[in-house]
Amino acid sequence: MDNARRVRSIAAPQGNAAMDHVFIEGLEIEALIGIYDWERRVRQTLVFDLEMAFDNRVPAASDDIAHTLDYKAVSTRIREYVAQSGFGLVETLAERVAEIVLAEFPVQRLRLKLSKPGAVRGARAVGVMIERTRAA
Ligand SMILES: Nc1nc2c(c(=O)[nH]1)N=C([C@H](O)[C@@H](O)CO)CN2
Repeated sequence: MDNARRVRSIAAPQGNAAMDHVFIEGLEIEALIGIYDWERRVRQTLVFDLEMAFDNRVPAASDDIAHTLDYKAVSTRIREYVAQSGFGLVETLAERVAEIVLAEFPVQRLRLKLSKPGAVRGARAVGVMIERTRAA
């Protein structure tokens, strides 16, 4: 059986069934972020974790990087955007990054966690987690 037939012969998840993901964990980027005066003058480290729904059976069958959701390409694009951003709220930045990933990569649905380590005394990190789906 050729690769394409083998891929088609594996049942795809239906409805809300579990799906494959490509993930990025602990992507650290220095950025201007925050609502206080001092935060407008210094860069702070932000940490991104992403889970992106993607059918990994096709690249698994071809062993071809061109068929993947390339986590390096996604990471590079996020770094490029975040490094030049300057929002007040982590909510705004998380939303913009989610929009970019859904618009520019073959991702149907994603979960994104944006952490701001050391922003609150006594907490290892604070931040937001969002889940977004590409508009039909
Ligand atoms: N939900 C949020 N709460 C807070 C934010 C934020 O972006 N979203 N930001 C701050 C300050 O910038 C803080 O990080 C400085 O320590 C406070 N609360």
